[in-house]
Amino acid sequence: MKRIAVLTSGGDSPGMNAAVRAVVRKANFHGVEVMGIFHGYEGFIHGKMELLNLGSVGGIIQRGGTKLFSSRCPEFKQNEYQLQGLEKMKEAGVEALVVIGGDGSYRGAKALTEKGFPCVGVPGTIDNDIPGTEYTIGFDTAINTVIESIDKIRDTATSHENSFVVEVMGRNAGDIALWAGLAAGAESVIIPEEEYNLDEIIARMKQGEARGKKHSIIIVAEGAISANDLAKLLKEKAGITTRVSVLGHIQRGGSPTARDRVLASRLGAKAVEVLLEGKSGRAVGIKNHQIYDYDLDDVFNNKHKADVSLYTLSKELSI
Ligand SMILES: Nc1ncnc2c1ncn2[C@@H]1O[C@H](COP(=O)(O)OP(=O)(O)OP(=O)(O)O)[C@@H](O)[C@H]1O
Ligand SMILES: O=P(O)(O)OC[C@H]1O[C@](O)(CO)[C@@H](O)[C@@H]1O
Ligand SMILES: [Mg+2]
Repeated sequence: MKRIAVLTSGGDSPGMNAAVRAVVRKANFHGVEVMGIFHGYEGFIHGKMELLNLGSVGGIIQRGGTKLFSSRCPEFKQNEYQLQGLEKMKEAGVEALVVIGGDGSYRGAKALTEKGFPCVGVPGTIDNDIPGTEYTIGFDTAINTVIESIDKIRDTATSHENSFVVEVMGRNAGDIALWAGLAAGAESVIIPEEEYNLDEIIARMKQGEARGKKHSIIIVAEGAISANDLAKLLKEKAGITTRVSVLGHIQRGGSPTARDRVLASRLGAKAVEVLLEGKSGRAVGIKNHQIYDYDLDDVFNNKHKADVSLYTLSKELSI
């Protein structure tokens, strides 16, 4: 194998740059060239790419976002655009592709693999929702951003004796809400994977109040209910007034934590190894501290599960 390509796709995540750097440097170490494709699958379709070398990925390990830019490119679901992109790769002598992104991006990798073009998926998403890997690149940074924000919210909540509903990202997955909830000591956490009980949330708030607690923080994952809707329900059902804070895209930015940089470096390098071993249609992940590769189909045939024990523990510790 003489030349491969790398792209970042879907929502960006802190550590994507570190993963790109690892792909380029590991490949170069083995004498393989790497083309960086810009704007995810959009760039793949139009052949927007340039040769990356050791120097061009210097100074990015600490930067959030992605040097290669990202996109959501709905056209790429269509056969004709995939074929158009493959033609561009052929013209540029690109023999294989590393896709850094979330579950949607992996579907693009799968489609290309089925057309005989070797692909490996690297989990880059703050959502931590890719089956087969315990952690995705960017998740650790995102939850640290969230707890930093919630700590600040708690300062003002305590001073003014106000309760807050804080909305965090996670369309289908509650990992950000769950981990941040436990780490920031939120009084209640609502995630898409578990049915929530409004009466129980109200009872927990009242229970806190009864022992002199003048504020509560409730974290909701956006995929479960919006913070504004929950605030309305609390008002209507129990007369409880809350302030609402929607953290939004701040969660996707920032310099990656050490954990994300190390994970990205290990996974990016592993993806190159997998391609050099002649494998295709694989994903790389981490399980029990070990980096490994597995069939891309395992991502689609399994559903990401939230760790319900964290949910239970969070309830036990924050009353
Ligand atoms: N079924 C599919 N076939 C081919 N390409 C796809 C498919 N689904 C998604 N893609 C491509 O992957 C891109 C990214 O997917 P998506 O928007 O779901 O984000 P993601 O990779 O899951 O990341 P995140 O959820 O973290 O934002 C899409 O815009 C599209 O270009
Ligand atoms: O605003 P955008 O770019 O569509 O992204 C929002 C979505 O992307 C994610 O952050 C994942 O990257 C989701 O949690 C969120 O719903
Ligand atoms: Mg996704």
